[in-house]
Amino acid sequence: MKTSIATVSISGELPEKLEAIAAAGFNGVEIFENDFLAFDGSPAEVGRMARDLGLEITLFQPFRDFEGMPESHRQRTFDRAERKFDIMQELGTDLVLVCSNVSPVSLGGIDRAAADFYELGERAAKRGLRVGYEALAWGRHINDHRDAWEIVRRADHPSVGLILDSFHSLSRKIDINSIRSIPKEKIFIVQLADAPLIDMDLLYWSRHFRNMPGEGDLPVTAFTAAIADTGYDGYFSLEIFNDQFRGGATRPIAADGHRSLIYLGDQVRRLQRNQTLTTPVMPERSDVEGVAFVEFSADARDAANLTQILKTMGFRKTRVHRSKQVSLYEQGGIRLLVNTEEEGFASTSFAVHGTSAYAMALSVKNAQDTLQRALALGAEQFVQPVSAGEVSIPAIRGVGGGLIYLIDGQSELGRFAEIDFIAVEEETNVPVTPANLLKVDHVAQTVAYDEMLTWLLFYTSIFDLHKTPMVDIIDPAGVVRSQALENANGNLRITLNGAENRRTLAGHFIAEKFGSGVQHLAFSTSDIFQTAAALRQNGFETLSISPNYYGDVEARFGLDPDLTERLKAENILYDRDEHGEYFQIYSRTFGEGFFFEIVERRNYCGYGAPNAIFRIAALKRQMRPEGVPRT
Ligand SMILES: O=C(O)c1ccc(O)c(O)c1
Ligand SMILES: [Mg+2]
Repeated sequence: MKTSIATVSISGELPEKLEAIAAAGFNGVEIFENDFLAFDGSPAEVGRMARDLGLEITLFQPFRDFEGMPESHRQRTFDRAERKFDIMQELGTDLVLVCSNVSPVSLGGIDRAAADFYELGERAAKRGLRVGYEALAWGRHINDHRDAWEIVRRADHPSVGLILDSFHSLSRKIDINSIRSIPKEKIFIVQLADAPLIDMDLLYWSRHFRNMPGEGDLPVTAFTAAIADTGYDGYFSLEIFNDQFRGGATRPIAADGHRSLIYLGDQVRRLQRNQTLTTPVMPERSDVEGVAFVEFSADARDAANLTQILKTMGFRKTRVHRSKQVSLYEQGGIRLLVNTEEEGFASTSFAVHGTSAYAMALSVKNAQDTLQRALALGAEQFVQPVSAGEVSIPAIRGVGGGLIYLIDGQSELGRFAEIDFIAVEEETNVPVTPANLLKVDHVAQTVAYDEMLTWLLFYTSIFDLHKTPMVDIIDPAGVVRSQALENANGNLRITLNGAENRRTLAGHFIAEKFGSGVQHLAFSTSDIFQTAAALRQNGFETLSISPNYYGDVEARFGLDPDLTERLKAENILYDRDEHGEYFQIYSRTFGEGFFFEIVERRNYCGYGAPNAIFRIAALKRQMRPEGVPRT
C-alpha cells in the first residue's frame, strides 16, 4: 500500500509541510494548488524539495470547472488546462485531478463531458501526462462516482481515468459495490477521508470537518476493501480538509495521518479474501483484559499524603520493590504503585508534572504481540534498565508522554509483583476497614481538545476498543468534551476529556500539570453504601455536594425520599440511563486537581455526565483557596 497525503491536510508553509509528510513516513504527496501559489519558489524547486525528501508528487490539484462548458467558454477552459500542464511538468508529476464542474453555466450530458475528456486526454498524452476525474458530492451535473466512471469509460482514452474519494461517495451513501466492477487500471488514484456524522450541507461538511480514517464515522474500511477487490494497489492518499488540522501542530497530525492509513490497510487485509493490498503484517488489535496496575510518581512528602488517601479508601500496602523505592497497594483486583525514586523516568515525570498517575499497565493476551502492533503503528517504545533478575515489562509512550506497560499471563510478566517485590506486613496503629473496591472502573485522561482525535486513533488502532458518542461536560467555566473508549466486556474504559480553555477544571489541570495526563481514577464497588460507610470510618474526605442537588435528583428520577436522604448523607451522586443506575462518590482533589472516584454500576453504561457540572463546581469550591479562578 503506497501512502500519500494532500498538502491541504496539515498546517504550515509548504516546506514545513513536506518535511512533516516525509518524516511521518508517507511515500507521496498531493500538491494543492493554493499551497503552491502561496509559496514563493518555482514549481521546479517544489519538485526538487519533495524528491530530496524522498516523496513522489502523486498529483497536482484541483483543476475546476472543466467539463461540459458551453462553446463560448470551452476554448478558454482548454487554455487553462495547458497552463496547469506546464506547472505539472515543472513540478514533476504526471497526474492532475479534475473535479466535477460546479459552474452554473456548465451544461450536462454524459457524451459532451466524455468528448471534453477525450480531447483533454489527447492534449495530456502529448506531454506524457494523465488526467483523473473526481465527482464532487456537490457537483452541478456529476456528483456520483458512478456517473464520473461512465464519462471516463465513454471518453475511452488511456490518459483519462477515475479518481475515487471516500468522502464524496460515502457522504452521499452511494453503494460501494458499484466500485467493484471498475477495472483497476482506470482508477488513477484513491483519496481517503473520514468524517464525523453531522447533518449539514455537504460542501461545508467536506471543507471543514473531514478527519483521518478511523477518526470519524464513515465506513471508510468497507470503501477501501471494495477498491482493493478491484485489484488496485496504487496510492491511497489522504485529503483532509479540517479547520483544526489546518491550525494544529504539523508533525503530529501528519503522523496521525500515516498511522490512520497503516491501520486502515491492516483492517482491509483482515477483511479481504484476495489479499491484493500489500500492507505491513502485524498482530491483530489487542484484547485488553483489564488494568493491571496504575503507577504514581511522587516525592516523599506527596507520597505520604497520597498513601494516606489510599488507606482511607481501604487500600493496604502489600509489597515493596526489591531494588527501587516503589510500594504496592492492593484492594480487590486493584493494584496501585507509588514510586518515589529520585532517578529514572518516574522521577523526571515527577519533576515535570508533579505527583501524577504517570503510568498504567494493561493486561493483554500477549504483551509482545501488542508491542509489535503498537510499534508497527508508529507508537514510541519505552525501555528502562532493570536490575538483574527483575522483570522488564514492555512499554510504550501514551497520553502526555506517560507510559502504558503491557502485561500478560503467558510469561513471567504476569508475576512481576511476586518477582520484583517483597511481601510486607504493614503495621498500622489505626486499622483500615476494607471498602469493597473491586477494580479500576475507568481511567480518565485529560488532554487538550485538539489532541482528542490523536489519542482516539492511538487507542483504537492498537487495542480492541470502540468509541462511544462524544458528550459535553458542562464546567461552569466552559465546555469539556468527553469521549469514552471501551472494550466489549467493559474491562477497559478510558475517558478522554478535551479541554479548550484553562479556566475549566480540566484546562487548569493541563496548564498546571504541564500537559495531558490521568486526572482521575475511578474504582468500582458492588455496594456503594457499604463502601461509603467504610470510607467514613477510615476518615476519607468525600467531596461535599450541594444539598440543592438532591432535591432535583429526587424530583427528576422520582426517587424514594429515604434513598435521597441516604445519598445526601454520603455525598453520593446518582444517575440513570435506559439500562440501569449509577452511583458516584468523589474524593477531594489532590495536587493540581487529581481526584479519585468510586462508582457502583447497576447495568448503567455511561459515566454520569449530567452530574459533572455539580461535581466540578464542588471540586472548584474545594480548590479555590489554592487558586482556581472563580467562575
Ligand atoms: O472541496 C473541494 O473543492 C474539493 C477539491 C478537490 C477535491 O479532491 C475534493 O475532494 C474537494
Ligand atoms: Mg478529493
